Amino acid sequence: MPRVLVSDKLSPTAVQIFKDRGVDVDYMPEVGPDKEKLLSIIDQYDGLAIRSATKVTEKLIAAATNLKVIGRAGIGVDNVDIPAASRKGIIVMNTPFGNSITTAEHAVAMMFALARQLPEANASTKAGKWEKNRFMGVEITGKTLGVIGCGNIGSIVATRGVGLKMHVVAFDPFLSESRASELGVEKVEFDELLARADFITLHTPMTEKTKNIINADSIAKMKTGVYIINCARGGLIVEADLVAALKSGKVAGAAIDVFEVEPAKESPYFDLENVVATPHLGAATTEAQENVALQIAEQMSDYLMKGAVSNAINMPSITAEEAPRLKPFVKLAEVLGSFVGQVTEEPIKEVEIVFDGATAQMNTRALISAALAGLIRPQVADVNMVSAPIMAKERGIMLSEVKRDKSGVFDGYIMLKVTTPSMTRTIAGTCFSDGKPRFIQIKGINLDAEVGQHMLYTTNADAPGIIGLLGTVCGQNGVNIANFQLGRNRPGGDAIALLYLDAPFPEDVLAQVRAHQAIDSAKRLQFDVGLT
Ligand SMILES: NC(=O)c1ccc[n+]([C@@H]2O[C@H](COP(=O)([O-])OP(=O)(O)OC[C@H]3O[C@@H](n4cnc5c(N)ncnc54)[C@H](O)[C@@H]3O)[C@@H](O)[C@H]2O)c1
Ligand SMILES: O=C(O)[C@H](O)COP(=O)(O)O
Repeated sequence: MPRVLVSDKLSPTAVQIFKDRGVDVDYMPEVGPDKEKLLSIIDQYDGLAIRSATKVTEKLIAAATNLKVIGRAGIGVDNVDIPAASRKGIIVMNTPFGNSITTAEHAVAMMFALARQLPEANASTKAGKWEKNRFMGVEITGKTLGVIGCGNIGSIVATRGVGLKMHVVAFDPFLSESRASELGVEKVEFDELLARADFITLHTPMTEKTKNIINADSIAKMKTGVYIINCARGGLIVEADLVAALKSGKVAGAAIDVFEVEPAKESPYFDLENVVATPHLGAATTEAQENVALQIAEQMSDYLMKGAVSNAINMPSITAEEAPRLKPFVKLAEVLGSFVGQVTEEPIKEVEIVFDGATAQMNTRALISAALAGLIRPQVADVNMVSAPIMAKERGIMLSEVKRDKSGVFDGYIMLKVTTPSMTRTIAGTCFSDGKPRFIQIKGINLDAEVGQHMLYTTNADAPGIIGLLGTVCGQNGVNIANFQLGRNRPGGDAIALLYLDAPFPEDVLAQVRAHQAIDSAKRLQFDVGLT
C-alpha cells in the first residue's frame, strides 16, 4: 500500500480521500517547517502532500529514496526544487485552479483596504479615537487597475476590476489580444502599465524573470500616489525599494500578502502606516482549502494507485480513463527505446519517433517520455518518464515527432529512429490484443518478435548455419530458447536473429558467437517486461 505524508496544514478531506482510495496517510502538519525531522522520515513515503510551508529542497529530495510524487495543494511550486525532483524521477503536481477565485478576491479586498485605509480605521475606531477626519480615502470607480500577470488569478481580478467600473490594463507576454478583449482589458507593455495605473496588482509566478520586477527603476516609472498590491510572491518586489517609495510618498500604499522570507515575523513594512499586511492569506477560505485538499488527494491517489497523471509540472498528463489503454504502449515505447539504448555505444544526436495509425491518436507526449526513458536507462539506471526528457535535453539530443495515418497492416505502431555520429538505427513495434509488446521491424527488416526479459540479438549475413550455431551455443550452455526469430532484407543479404531466452546469454560465450564468419555483431539484451 503506498504511503503519503501530509506535511502542511490541509483540510481533513484530503486525509479521508487518501484513506478511501487505499493510500496509507500520515497527517503531520508540524513536520513541514521542521526541516531536520522531515529529512529523517521522508524515505518512508511514496507521496508528499504540501502547501507553502514545506520547502522541498535538493537535500530533501536526495533523502527521499522512495518518493514518487509531490502534491502541492495550491498553485505556486516555487517551494519545490523542480529540476532536482525531475532528475530523480519524482512527479510534481499542483492544483492550478482550486484557490484562484479566493486569491483574486483577496487581492480585490486588499485594494479596498488600501483605498479606504480600513485596517488603520478599524484599529483607531476600536481604540475609541473616532478619527473621522483622519481617514480620507480614494474612490476606485474610474481608476486604472494595472494587472501584471493575467493568468488564472490575474484574469479574475481583471474582470472584477471591470465590474467595479475600473479601466483595466494588463501586462502579460502570453496574453493574446483576443483573450484581452474577451476579458474587457487593454493589453499593454510593462512600462505603459507602470505609467498609467493607479493601482497595480501582481499575479505572476515567481521565476528568474519575474523576481524583483518591482524595484527602484520600475517604481520610478509609476505615477506618484500609486497603490501596489502583492498577493503573488514576496520575491517579485525588492522590499527595500518599495519601503523607500512608501516613505517618500511616491507609492501611496501597499497591500502585502506575501513576503520574501516567510513566515515573516518581522519586516520593514510593519512600521509603515500605509502598508496593509496579511500572513499569506490569499488562499485562506474554507472553499479554496476544501478544493485544493480534495483535488490534490485525488490526483496523488490516482497516480499512486492507477498511474494517472494530472496537473503535473514535470510530466505529461495521463487520465485515469486512458491509463489502462496507454499502459501497454508505454511499455512498448520503453522497450523500443531500451533496444536502441542497449545496442548503441555512441552518443545519441537525434531521436525521431513516428506514431503510425492508432498510436498517433494516443497521448504521444507520454509515449515519447517513455521511449526516452528506455533509451537512456542503459546509461542511467534510475531514469524514468519524468526525468528522461530533461536528461535528453541536457545531453543535447534533438527530438522530433511524426504522426501519420495508418500506413501498413498494423492498426498502429511506433517507430524509433535514433541517429548517432556514425549511423541511424530504426526499430518499430506494436502491441497485440494481449497487451504484449512486439518488435515488428529492426533495421528495416520485418519480423514478429515477442519481447522477453533475456534476449540475444545478432546481425549477420543471410547464410546457412546461423540457426545451427546459435542453437548449439545456447544448448551447450544450458540456455533454453523460448522463441527464435529471423529476418532478412533479401536472400543472401543482411539478416538479423532475435532469440528470446529463458536465462541470460552468458557474456563469456558471446566471443564464440562473434567469431563466426557470418556474424557481424552479437549483443545480449535485457528488457524489464514488467516495467509499467
Ligand atoms: N497569496 C496566495 O495565497 C496565492 C494563492 C495562489 C497563487 N498565488 C501566486 O499567484 C501566482 C499566479 O497564479 P495563477 O494561478 O494566476 O498562475 P497562472 O500561471 O495562471 O498565471 C500567471 C501568469 O503570469 C504570466 N507571466 C509569466 N511571466 C510573466 C512576466 N515576466 N510578466 C508578466 N506576466 C508573466 C503568465 O503568462 C501567466 O499568464 C502563483 O504562481 C502563485 O505564486 C498566491
Ligand atoms: O500558491 C498558492 O497556492 C498560494 O500561495 C497558497 O499558499 P498556501 O497553500 O500556503 O496558503
